Formats: sequence, structure tokens, C-alpha cells
Amino acid sequence: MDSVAEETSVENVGEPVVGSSPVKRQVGEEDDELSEVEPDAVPQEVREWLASTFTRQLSTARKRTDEKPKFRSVANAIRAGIFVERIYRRLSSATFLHLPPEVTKILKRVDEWDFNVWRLHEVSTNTPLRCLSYELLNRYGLLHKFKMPPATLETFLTQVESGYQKYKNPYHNNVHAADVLQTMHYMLSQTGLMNWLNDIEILATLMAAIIHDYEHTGTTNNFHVMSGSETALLYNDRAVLENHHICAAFRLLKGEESNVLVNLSREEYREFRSLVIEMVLATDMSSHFQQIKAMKAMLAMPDPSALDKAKALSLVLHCCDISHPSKEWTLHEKWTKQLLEEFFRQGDKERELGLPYSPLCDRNNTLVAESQIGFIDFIVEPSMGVCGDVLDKVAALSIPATPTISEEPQKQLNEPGGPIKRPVRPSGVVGTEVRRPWQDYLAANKTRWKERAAKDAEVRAEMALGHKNVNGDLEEENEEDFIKEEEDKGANENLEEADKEEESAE
Ligand SMILES: Nc1nc2c(ncn2[C@@H]2O[C@@H]3COP(=O)(O)O[C@H]3[C@H]2O)c(=O)[nH]1
Ligand SMILES: [Mg+2]
Ligand SMILES: [Zn+2]
Repeated sequence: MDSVAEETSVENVGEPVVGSSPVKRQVGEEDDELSEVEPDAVPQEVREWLASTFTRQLSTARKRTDEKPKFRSVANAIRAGIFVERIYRRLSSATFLHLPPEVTKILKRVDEWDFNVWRLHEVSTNTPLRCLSYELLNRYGLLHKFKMPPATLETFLTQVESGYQKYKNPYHNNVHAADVLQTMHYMLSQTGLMNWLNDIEILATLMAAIIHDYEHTGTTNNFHVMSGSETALLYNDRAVLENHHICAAFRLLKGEESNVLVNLSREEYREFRSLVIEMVLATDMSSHFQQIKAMKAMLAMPDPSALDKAKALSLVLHCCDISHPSKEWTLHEKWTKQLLEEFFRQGDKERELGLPYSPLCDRNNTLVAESQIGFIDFIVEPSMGVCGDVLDKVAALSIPATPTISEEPQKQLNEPGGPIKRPVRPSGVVGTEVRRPWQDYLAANKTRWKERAAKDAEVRAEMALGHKNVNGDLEEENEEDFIKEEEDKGANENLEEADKEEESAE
């Protein structure tokens, strides 16, 4: 049987940018982005955190292979998808990983923006990443297409899941990876993005999400650099964590019992590896501003083929990685709590090592609500906006303006457990406009943080005014200061009185 579908190039509209010139960013260029931030719009500490997290000297140079993207005709893909589905259904029951019924029940909502990955974490007895990865690789027909041996798949997914728990991180763990994977699945399946990709590109996109924070140490790149860690030494202080995630994952993929790529051709493996490396390296936050700027420039070009596929997929993964502020409040609030605890544990380490606190890492002096308002305003909202623009552009490229197969946009993309059919018009697209469910949640969450910030400010004011400690007593040393302050104030008032009398006497 030929590949999943006859590769017929409809038209070479996706010509990649050949030999993308090395992008050497001038130092301080993205600092200009920060200069737009009104100095008093955010507290100094939030500004510092923005600067230390999202700006860094960066240069990338990569030669793109001169590949000609082939667009399979949608009709062929649907026919082939149905064909694969029939064969694969028979095969899939033979596979190892049998999902418990309550997991299958939760996964019925995997196509939704509101999917609750914490529920999946609970019902899967802390194997959300393994269950979700298996379900999606199966539903996209990739287990069959790339003949992944079931036992090998089971070993690989089990080892990836445990690698995410190596450092017992509150945030950067297997649940975060599952969250990013499910969000990427939403982008692929509900916006038509998958129609723009061939099977290797879909495999690489899902795998990049699965491994993007593999063996995360629970500390930032800054911490690795400042503390001179072995990993920072190994990667010369550049994208330290991201380089480790990729290297450690590919080392796993080379292992005899965990090499799920064993049946890929040499060319397929090269294409897969190159895309996964580019996508995961692009999750390094220090390349954020440069990435957004470059994508905006690419989107502004009139020629649709200017949209570089690897860069577009990298941006979408980066947005999935910082997407929880654009999810329902209870999910976002929980992620925030987990992340800040992870930052505070780093701060505790910095104090022990005699290092200065990194921004947001001092558990006694961090303005959580304010920092989240800053994160949403300056990072997440702009990023999700550009992500929506990329998806609109891709939808215009790859989804015919009028449905050719069925008038009705497919309601339920796929019955759970069955392979993904390539939808002509996924439910998340109206015309060629991609729905943006994240917008309302971002606005609602920002309002919640502003309310929280106002309350926090009141509490701080009372604490300062009343010089009350946490159990409400006047503190001795404060009492003396307090009395001194009153005396000074009194003295000042007398001085003002005297000045006024002098003026009136003249
Ligand atoms: N301040 C802040 N940073 C976040 C939040 N969510 C994600 N991030 C940062 O964005 C980074 C994205 O890549 P990582 O997941 O490696 O690490 C993440 C955090 O450092 C958030 O809610 N608030
Ligand atoms: Mg990361
Ligand atoms: Zn991440």
C-alpha cells in the first residue's frame, strides 16, 4: 500500500524559506520591546523578571533543506484515513496499552479547550502523559503508519513519564507535559493545522510537546548559569534546559527497547529530528521576543508561502507551553500556585548558595497577582494573538473555502479511540477564521488577578500602617519607630505652622 495517501502536490504554496539567513539579533533589540512597558505600569521586580526571563543575546543559523512541500489532496487523505482506520482498528486492540474505562471517559473531551488534565492525572493514577500520548498517537494513525512496536511504545512512554518526575517538581512535571500535549492536539485538530502537515510533521509536533520539558530540574536556565551547573557547562549557558530535554529524549529514543522510531526511513528520521530540535529549542523563553517579532514580519508578507512551517509550528508549541493563563480560572490558578512554589523552592536554594534571589523567587516578597497581570499583558496575550494569526493564515492555505466533502463542519472530530480523519472544516474554524477560545479566558483571568492585586495591596497597607505583625500585635521595634515617626510628623507640622505665621506676618 502506498503511503497513507497518494502524495499529490496540489500546488507548492508552502514553499519554505530556503536557506533562512542566520538571524543575528542585535543586543538589546528585544529590550526595545520592554521599553514599551511604561516604567510604572508594573512593579520594578516584575520588570526585572520580564527582562531576565525574556531577553538574551540570541543567534540562530539554520539551513533549511530545499524540500518541496507536497499537499495531499484532502479527498485522498480522507479516503486513506478511512482505509488506515479500518486496518488499524483491528491492530490497535492487539497493543499493550489498555486504557481503564474512566480514562477513556475523560479522553472523550480531549478535543476541547476546556479539557481538565488534572482530572486525567487523577483517574490515570499519575500517568496522564503516557495515556494521552498513546491515545493521540493512535488517533492520528501514527502507531500504524510508522509501525511502532507496542511493547517499545509502552517502554518509551513509561520512561518519559518517569523522567518528568525525576526532580519531583510542583510545575514542570508529567502533568504539565500532558497539558501542553493536549493543547497542541487542540491546535492541530480543531483549527485545521493538521491539514497543512504530512504524517512525519504531525508525529514531530506531538513528540515535541511530549518531550519538551523532559527531566526538567525545577530550576530556570538563569539558575543553571548562575550556579554553574554541569548542564550549563555542557551547553555553554545557551538554552541549557531545552538542550538537555532534547538530548536526553533522543538518547531514550536510541535505546533498543524504547526506540519507537525504529521503522522510520532515514529521510523520515532526519526530517523528524530536525523539526523536533527546532520546536523544543524555541520553547526557551529568552528567544520569546525575537520569535514573536520574526513571526509578525513573516505574517505581514503578502506571499502566503513565506510562512515557514518549522517556525510556525515552533511558535504554536511555545504558545501551548504558556497557555494556562488562557484556560478556565481554576486550572490557571492551580498552575500558578504550582509554578510559584517551584520558583520559591529555587529562591530557597539561592539563599542557601548565597546567590541573589531570581525575580519572583523570594517567597516573602513576591507580588503574585501583579506578576501574573504582567505575564498575561506582556507575554501571553500578545503571543496568543500572533498564534491565532498564524492559524488563520494556515487555514486559508490548507482548508478549502467551501467544504468539498461535507457541508456540515464535523461536529465530533473523531469518535474516541478511532484514528483521526482529516476534517475538511474542523469545528474550530468558521470560513477561514479560526475560533480563539483563549481570548475570553485571558480577559476573565486578568480581571481576577486585578481584584486579587487590589486586595493584596489593602492588606499590605494595613500591615504597614498598623505596624501589625501577622497576629495583630504592635511590634516593639515598630512601636519606637512608630512614635519617632509621629514625633517627626508633629515636628514637621509645627514647622509648617511657623512658616504660615511668618508668611502672614510679612
Ligand atoms: N510568571 C509566570 N511565568 C510562567 C507562567 N507560566 C509559564 N511561565 C514561564 O514560561 C515558561 C515556559 O517554558 P517552561 O515551561 O520551560 O517554563 C515556563 C515558566 O518559566 C506563569 O503563569 N507566570
Ligand atoms: Mg521548558
Ligand atoms: Zn513547558
